[in-house]
Amino acid sequence: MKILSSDQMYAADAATLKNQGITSLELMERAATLCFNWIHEKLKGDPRRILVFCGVGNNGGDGLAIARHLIQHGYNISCYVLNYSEKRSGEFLENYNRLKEMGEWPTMINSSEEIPEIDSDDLIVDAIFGIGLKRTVSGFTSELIKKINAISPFSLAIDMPSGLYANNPNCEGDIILEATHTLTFQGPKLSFLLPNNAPFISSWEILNIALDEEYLQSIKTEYNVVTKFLICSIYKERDQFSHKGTFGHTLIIGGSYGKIGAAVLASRAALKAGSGLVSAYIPKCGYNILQASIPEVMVEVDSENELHHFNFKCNPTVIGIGPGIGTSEKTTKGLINFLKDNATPMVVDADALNIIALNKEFLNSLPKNSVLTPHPREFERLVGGWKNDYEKLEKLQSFSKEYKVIVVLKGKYSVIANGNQLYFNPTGNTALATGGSGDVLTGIITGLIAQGYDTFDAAIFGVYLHGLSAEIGMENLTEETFIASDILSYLSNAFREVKN
Ligand SMILES: NC(=O)C1=CN([C@@H]2O[C@H](COP(=O)(O)OP(=O)(O)OC[C@H]3O[C@@H](n4cnc5c(N)ncnc54)[C@H](OP(=O)(O)O)[C@@H]3O)[C@@H](O)[C@H]2O)[C@@H](O)CC1
Ligand SMILES: Nc1ncnc2c1ncn2[C@@H]1O[C@H](COP(=O)(O)OP(=O)(O)O)[C@@H](O)[C@H]1O
Ligand SMILES: [K+]
Repeated sequence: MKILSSDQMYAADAATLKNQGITSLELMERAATLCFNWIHEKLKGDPRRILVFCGVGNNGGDGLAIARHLIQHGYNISCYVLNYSEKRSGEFLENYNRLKEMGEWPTMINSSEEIPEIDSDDLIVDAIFGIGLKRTVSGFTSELIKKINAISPFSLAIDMPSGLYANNPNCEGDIILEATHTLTFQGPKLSFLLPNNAPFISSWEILNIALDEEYLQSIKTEYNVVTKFLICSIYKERDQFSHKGTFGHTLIIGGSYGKIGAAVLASRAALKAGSGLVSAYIPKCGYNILQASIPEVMVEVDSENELHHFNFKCNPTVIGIGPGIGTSEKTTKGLINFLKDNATPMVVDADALNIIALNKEFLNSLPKNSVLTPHPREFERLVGGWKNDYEKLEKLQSFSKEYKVIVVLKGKYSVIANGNQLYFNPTGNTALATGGSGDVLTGIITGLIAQGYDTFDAAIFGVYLHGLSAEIGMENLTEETFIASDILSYLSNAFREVKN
């Protein structure tokens, strides 16, 4: 699914009016009716007080139309217009007149003194600003937002939490509604997916206002959300005559004394993701541990307690490298020497990334289309810091382009980058915030590449399956009790969801 900027949304709105032969007012009515239906379904006639706050643009127009439906269905509502500007959009005025004709005059707010009392049991509908916000919110409008944030009633944002920009960084200190839930039209805005905005956009859902499909298809964007539809198109059915050789040979290079578990988790994950064969190359001290915990994996060993020589004998299709290796001098030297000669595609994680970050010249030695899976701290070590989440995305794009690698920047919405193309993954939950879950991801992506998935597809598919397993796991476990090896207990269910 494409993530559209405000300008692209306006263009898609315009194309929809033309191609569907409808007016802007009708499109607004479509949007507002979906919002009303959502509220009505949840409240089912609940007599609680609903305060609808409207701006004077089209987001305000939505608010007025929602207020009209709520009044018609007997809800206990008070409707306010924030009179921050003389300007009014045409659709705002039309909806204002419709309310007036019903004998319902919205209350104008012209100053901070006119902001009404708000109770924590009220439902707030925020229709002040949507995608048209261009500058910092100030004056009594920002006072109102501050007041709502302080009292913290249930606030339902229409299209966007007011004060948040759709696709640009906000300024330090901007006042933004900390919305309880957001109903957004057509698709998520880029700002919803960025960690700095977490306080404002804790949960959101899409209302499909049926914009012109053909026009949407034609829009070019660098920003996308991974969907089940995309994943189903990536998934490859297995040929019935295939054998273990068909599905490749994964080599996991990982572990050090005290961190052999990282290699165990990654190796098991590669197997469970469907790699035909899996070998592990680990320090000698991990030999018995690995053989005893996963008999299906073949093991080759390096020196006693840490990796040093990197002189394995097997001939893998793909290598997953880094989980648990540490950053000792010997391992650093060994890894650097190994990188100089290695041409086998790799998935590079954890301390392998940290070692490369201190020896950046070796980034150029990575085989093309290798996958790097940093969490934000590891990414920071590779590229230096960033001013804000938008700059972080730019750095992600240029890094991926410069070194011709796929980068998975892990987080709540992990971002998979292939040059300028960014895919945000929607699956997963805080159950994954547990030691070892990154090692499992490395194993899954490596195992998918081994069996023939294109590297970018494998990264997208692997991240999606990893998150989906954690979601399915919540049917039996909780976010607290779920641990990294549980991801693999639910991986079959995740695959099954994709195959169905
Ligand atoms: N057919 C459609 O297009 C559909 C649109 N839909 C809805 O329209 C929304 C977009 O509407 P929009 O473009 O009117 O922008 P909106 O978010 O209401 O804000 C603009 C107003 O705010 C003003 N303003 C801006 N910044 C300001 C500030 N800091 N302080 C004070 N004022 C400020 C700005 O004034 P100006 O900058 O022009 O001076 C203008 O008056 C969209 O999110 C969705 O909800 C849906 O109904 C689906 C169909
Ligand atoms: N709140 C969250 N929501 C979704 N996914 C998460 C969340 N927290 C962590 N994850 C995922 O869990 C994994 C953690 O990886 P990483 O930080 O490398 O862990 P470790 O080093 O312990 O193995 C990543 O794939 C990340 O996207
Ligand atoms: K809003």
